[in-house]
Amino acid sequence: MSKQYHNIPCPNIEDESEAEPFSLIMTDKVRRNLVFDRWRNSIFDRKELGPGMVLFKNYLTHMGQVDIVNICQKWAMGPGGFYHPSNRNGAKLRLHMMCFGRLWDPVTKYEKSYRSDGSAPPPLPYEFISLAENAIQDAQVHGLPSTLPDICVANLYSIYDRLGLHQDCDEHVGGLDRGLPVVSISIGNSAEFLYGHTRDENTLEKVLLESGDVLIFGGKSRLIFHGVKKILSDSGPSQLFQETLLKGGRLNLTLKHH
Ligand SMILES: O=C(O)CCC(=O)C(=O)O
Ligand SMILES: [Fe+2]
Repeated sequence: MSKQYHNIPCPNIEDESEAEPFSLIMTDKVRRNLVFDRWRNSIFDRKELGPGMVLFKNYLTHMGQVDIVNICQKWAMGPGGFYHPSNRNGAKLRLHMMCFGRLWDPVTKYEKSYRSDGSAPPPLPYEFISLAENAIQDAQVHGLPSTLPDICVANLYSIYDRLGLHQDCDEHVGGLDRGLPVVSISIGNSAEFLYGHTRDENTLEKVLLESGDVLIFGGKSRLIFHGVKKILSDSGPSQLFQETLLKGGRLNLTLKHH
């Protein structure tokens, strides 16, 4: 029996490949990688901070950083946008926050799909997924599993803000046990970032996270204690602030699989 295309019988097909469906536009994967080429610097430094913990210095291009600020700004003021979260005791955190992909909040954790005002988080931009996927691949740490994030928590810090020492431990136990990595992106002013395997102040290490840096912590460091001690004023790239009009602080994206 002859084949049919668009319900029109096509007798005598000589070359099967000519009849294969062919898309006019790029596949999702190619599209993701294309965006990523625009976002990743061809040269960046790598610092091993611990087992499963890698810091890429100057990983993101200027264009990538501008794109990220603009993507966040697109959703910032709408439903599900930035708000001023509280902790369990009712005290306000010293930062503003919003989520992409799914909801996480310091009090309700992952329990709710909607915020108290009824809003849901905007979708996780595919560029963010691509960034996390590629950064984990670049880390090439032995035994660090690859993962596709389904949540991004965006924090906006003024120069007076900070974040106390904590663990990112609300995700599924299975993923935590496997050490599925967290990818953390820094944009704007620099942050003094503290981290350590215990809460003990004396054992904490300090590292500067600058605009364009990407920090990965997974594997044995997945449950590392960490926090932001200080934002350094006027320490970010002036061109970024001029182009994006980002309000003087620091933007951090934390991507992970819930
Ligand atoms: O801003 C940062 O560098 C860290 C953010 C963080 O640890 C978090 O949101 O859980
Ligand atoms: Fe964290």
